[in-house]
Amino acid sequence: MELFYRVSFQEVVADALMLVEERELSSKHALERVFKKVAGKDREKARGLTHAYVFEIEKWRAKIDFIINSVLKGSSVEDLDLYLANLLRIGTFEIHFRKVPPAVATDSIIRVVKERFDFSRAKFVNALMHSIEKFDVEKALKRLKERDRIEWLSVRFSHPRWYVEYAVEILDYDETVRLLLSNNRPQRYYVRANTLTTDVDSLRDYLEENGVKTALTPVPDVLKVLEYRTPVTKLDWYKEGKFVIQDLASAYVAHVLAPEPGERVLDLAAAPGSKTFHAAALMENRGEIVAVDYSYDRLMRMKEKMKLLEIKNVKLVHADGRSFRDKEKFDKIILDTPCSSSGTYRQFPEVKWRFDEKKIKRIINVQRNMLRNAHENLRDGGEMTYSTCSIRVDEDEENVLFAINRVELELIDYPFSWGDRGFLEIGEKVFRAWTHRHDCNSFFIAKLKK
Ligand SMILES: C[S@@+](CC[C@H](N)C(=O)[O-])C[C@H]1O[C@@H](n2cnc3c(N)ncnc32)[C@H](O)[C@@H]1O
Repeated sequence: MELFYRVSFQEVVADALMLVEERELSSKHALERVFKKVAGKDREKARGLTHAYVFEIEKWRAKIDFIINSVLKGSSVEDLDLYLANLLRIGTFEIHFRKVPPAVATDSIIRVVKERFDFSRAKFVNALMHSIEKFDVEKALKRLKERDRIEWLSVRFSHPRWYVEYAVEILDYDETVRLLLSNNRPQRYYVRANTLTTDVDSLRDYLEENGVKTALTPVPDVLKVLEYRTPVTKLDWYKEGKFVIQDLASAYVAHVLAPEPGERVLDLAAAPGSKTFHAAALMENRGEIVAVDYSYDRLMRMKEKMKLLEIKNVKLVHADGRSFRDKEKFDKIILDTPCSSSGTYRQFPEVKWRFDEKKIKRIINVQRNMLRNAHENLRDGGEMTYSTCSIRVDEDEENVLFAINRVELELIDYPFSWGDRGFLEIGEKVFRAWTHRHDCNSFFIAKLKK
């Protein structure tokens, strides 16, 4: 592929993988950054292919690393220089997943190693690539399955071990396999009509006319995309803000909260804004939403999107949701906390590798402090939703129990119109969606009252 002088496709992919890992960017944002520097006649083709590589390498990283670690014998890919490790991941992915001829795959990365490192490192990588090529993955997986079933599931379906252990404990073994399989399937898209400028029936007709087949969903303003000729993001109505892409379960939150025109609403972790925008639409742009987030960049992106969606009743505030206070209390609060994102693996495979137990404990602490602060901001009789895109009981039901027992919030027995119920003694009163059961992100919602 012809990109600009001296940049090979493998280097572009490796640069994007570095941004995903070191800066914790999503594949999409990493690509935006990397492609700012890329020119050449094959740029657009390279961009699509790079996205596919980064997405698939992140999705299959445990299996790819299993192959590399097996040939490294004793040491681990984690001990290598990160750039070198990512080049090896690209080479392994090409040979074992894309069936690129091994000589071609090896040659492409050796060239980069020679240029970026030195001759001895190139020799080392060359030898490793030969062993990777010869490695019998199926045989090794069979042996692993006999030795350690959880580890086998983790490698075979490329998920963190802690996630597999967790899922087996709260679901069961067979259902965990279904969940892992469905996390690895292609993302399902949902579109939400921006009811400030259109309605769901007109949107459905428009999409149909433009070759997009949709189905109705249990969420009234949301359509499930079944088939399309051109990606929906290329359509005029998307560019004009008449609809947004929003996951089904995420779009249920605003309906559960049901903010009314004229009310004062607080969103304590608002960016990139899906739920704030949805609440603004349900409020018909009347009343006020104060949208707080810790990330300035994400708030700025929200600002842009608000213009497009013709949203006029949102005030953006750069602040910490654990301590933010306003002059007046709020009628309603959306608390969609930062979490382990363990319900979003199908959409963002890179998040699989970002959390461990220690980091999750820290985030639970943030969630609890935000719950405390939400209580302080809510007026007596006010209502709020607590939601996460996590499958974990400690981030979900246990935090709701914390809110009941330690923050003096009351759990409302809300008549959820779809989804499953949850775990523990409050299980019947909370909402859960699962990727393998509901074809959307795994998600949790509870409705609380002061
Ligand atoms: C799950 S996302 C929110 C998604 C958003 N509600 C939506 O629907 O588009 C969590 C957000 O919490 C923000 N965040 C993390 N820690 C925070 C804190 N201490 N205070 C406020 N926001 C925080 C992150 O920047 C991130 O934008």
